[in-house]
Amino acid sequence: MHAGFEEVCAKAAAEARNAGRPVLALWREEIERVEPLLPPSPSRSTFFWAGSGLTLLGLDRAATFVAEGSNRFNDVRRAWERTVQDMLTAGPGDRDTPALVGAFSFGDGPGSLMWVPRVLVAQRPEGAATLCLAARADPVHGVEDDAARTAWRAAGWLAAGAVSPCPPLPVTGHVAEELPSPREWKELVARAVALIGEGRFSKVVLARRLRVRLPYPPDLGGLLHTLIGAQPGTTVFAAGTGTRTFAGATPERLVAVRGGRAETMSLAATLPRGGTGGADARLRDELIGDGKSRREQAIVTEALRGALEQVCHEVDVPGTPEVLDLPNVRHLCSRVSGRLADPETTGVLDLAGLLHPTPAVGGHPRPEALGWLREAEAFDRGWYAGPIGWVNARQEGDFAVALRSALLDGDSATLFAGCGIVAGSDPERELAETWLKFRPMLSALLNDQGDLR
Ligand SMILES: C=C(O[C@H]1C=CC=C(C(=O)O)[C@@H]1O)C(=O)O
Repeated sequence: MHAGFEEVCAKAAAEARNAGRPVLALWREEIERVEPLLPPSPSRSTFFWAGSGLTLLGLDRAATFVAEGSNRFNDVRRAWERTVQDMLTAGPGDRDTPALVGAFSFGDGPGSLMWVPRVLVAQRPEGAATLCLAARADPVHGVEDDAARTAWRAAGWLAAGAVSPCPPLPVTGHVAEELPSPREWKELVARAVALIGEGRFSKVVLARRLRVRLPYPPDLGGLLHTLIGAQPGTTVFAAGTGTRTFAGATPERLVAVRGGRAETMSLAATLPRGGTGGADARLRDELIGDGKSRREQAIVTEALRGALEQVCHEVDVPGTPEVLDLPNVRHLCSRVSGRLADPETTGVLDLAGLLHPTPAVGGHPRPEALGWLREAEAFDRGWYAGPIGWVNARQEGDFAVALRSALLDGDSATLFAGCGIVAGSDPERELAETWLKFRPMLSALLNDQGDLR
């Protein structure tokens, strides 16, 4: 691996000098599977994704794309396109594997960050893994990091990642703080319902946080391993740039683009799972037959249809939603897809920019709902409810909506949960729903392997 990677790095350095601009060098090859593929601790700049049949682990950064404002998706898309045009790729591995990873902030403020990891491993449930090594060559200084060192470090990290995470330790003495308080948050829900009654908007998704102090900083690899086991049907993710890491297990896909098709998901309305077969079946019927839940989800479906129709032919929208079962909750879900009218110019980042924020996390109509949220919610969501995912060199990729998540910072974790508020929403029930949505991450952090229902 070293010789091939060093060769492409040397070529990139020469190209960068000639062209007077940076050039990215990428080396790809098949390697043996890494089981389990998890970030080594202590974690450095990390990206992790396990969902839709793909596991990705990215370490360190070879190139970084920072963006903010309402044009942030487009800005990253253009910068990535320019990088791909100049990029030198070598090695026998699959060239369509992900290369760019990261997360966009929910709002227009700073914080959106996509990057090309120095070391990226991609593996599907069957077959070999692909290892991708990347280096950025600068016109003046050449390749920033020694290529051979990166390759050696990759081997070391992979060996560390393959070690099974330590078994969960019992957690005692944690302290939790709800932000805002339950009373204040219920008042906000009541205010949102009143504004819906006045016709200001038809839906708004109001979030809150739970801050937990743990007796020691959680082990990221162990936490992700637990979430993968406990939350089937979700995408488990982590993105971090040092000591602070954002991680979660989300059931919601924002958009995937592959082979000229775009796939998105309308996910909304929540009920808990029942403790017995009979109770569970009754709750299922209640969800699918409940007019308020159906309206709440239909708002999302119609917004997705409208967005896809701008860039797709043949938009498929199922007539009735399905029920998506998760270990402790269930939602209404419609999988909406379409054939891209112009796959050459419309990539996954364009779609993410068009769709985000859907009414599953923002509201409807978007400007009115977001305008009120900015005043009422009074905290920066950061990456919570924003798009997180990956892109390849053909502008294909997959983005999830970063729900059921927490920002981990040393021994503190800030968990996020939001609820779609529509006409008829009851503040007490919405509050209880936020606890259902905190539960998966809370259980993983507190090593509570018990019944999640
Ligand atoms: C905003 C969240 O969930 C969304 C996705 C599914 C169901 C939702 C709901 O029932 O309100 C939310 O729209 C969250 O988990 O923080």
